[in-house]
Amino acid sequence: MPAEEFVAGWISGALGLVLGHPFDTVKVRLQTQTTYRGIVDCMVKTYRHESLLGFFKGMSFPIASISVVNSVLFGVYSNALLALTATSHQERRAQPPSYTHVFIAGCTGGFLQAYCLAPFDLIKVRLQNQTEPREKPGSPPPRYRGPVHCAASILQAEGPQGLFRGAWALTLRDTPTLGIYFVTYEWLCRQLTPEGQNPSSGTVLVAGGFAGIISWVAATPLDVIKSRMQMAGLKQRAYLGLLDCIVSSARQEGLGVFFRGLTINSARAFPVNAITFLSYEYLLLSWG
Ligand SMILES: C[N+](C)(C)CCCC[C@H](N)C(=O)O
Repeated sequence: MPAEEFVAGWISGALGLVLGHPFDTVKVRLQTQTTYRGIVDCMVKTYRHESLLGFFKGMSFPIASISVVNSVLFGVYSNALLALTATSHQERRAQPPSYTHVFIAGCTGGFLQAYCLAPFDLIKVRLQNQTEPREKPGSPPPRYRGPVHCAASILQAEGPQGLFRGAWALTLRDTPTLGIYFVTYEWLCRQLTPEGQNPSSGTVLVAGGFAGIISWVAATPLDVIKSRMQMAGLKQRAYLGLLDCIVSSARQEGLGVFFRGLTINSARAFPVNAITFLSYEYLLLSWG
């Protein structure tokens, strides 16, 4: 099983993550808290209370963990395509796989990465939602002191299944939408590249960026539900399950709730995925 794809996925995932983290913090806060009037309001309040550092809360942890998960996505995707079409990464430009194969390989990668992602994503979301300012003498300390403390507290209070809160919503979110992600990327690359040539850097950036946006548009309704289920158990709301979370969110806040964070998600998705695909393709090319 070729392993370079895993390593390239890891590095490119880390680069994308750093670029996208400030957007991600605003998104998580908008989706799970009701104190903000919109993106700008959330950015201003975060900056006032927590300074620029507020946007980077909980970033070291995703870099160490979620970038590894990205390696599962790209590694499984590429190896699934190899199994389906018997072409390696290098041969695929000359013998392009069918979109059905790309979709199936993307869904397989998405499904497998979702389970690896679940506990890390849960911890990320819980840390991002701590809005207390940086330590001031006399103010109460935040509930979680950091990722390890957060994981230990969840384990202690809710047991190992607590770490997989929202995992179902995450799997449903990621399986089809990562199929869409790779199909969009491939389709755009092929549209913008003359026959028989490799896509240019500009093409890879644009195709990666739009793959990110389109897959996030499709993923946003389940992303909202996923984040809410991850926060439940901590405070006010407890849901009976996925369906209960969908129904009660829609009843209380209207159908618009399913598109919370869509704008910020799309704004984040373009640069993150442009850089992810560019560095992934570049690394694989330079390793031959
Ligand atoms: C499929 N879905 C849209 C949910 C996720 C796509 C993930 C792609 C990239 N790691 C990112 O963070 O944007």
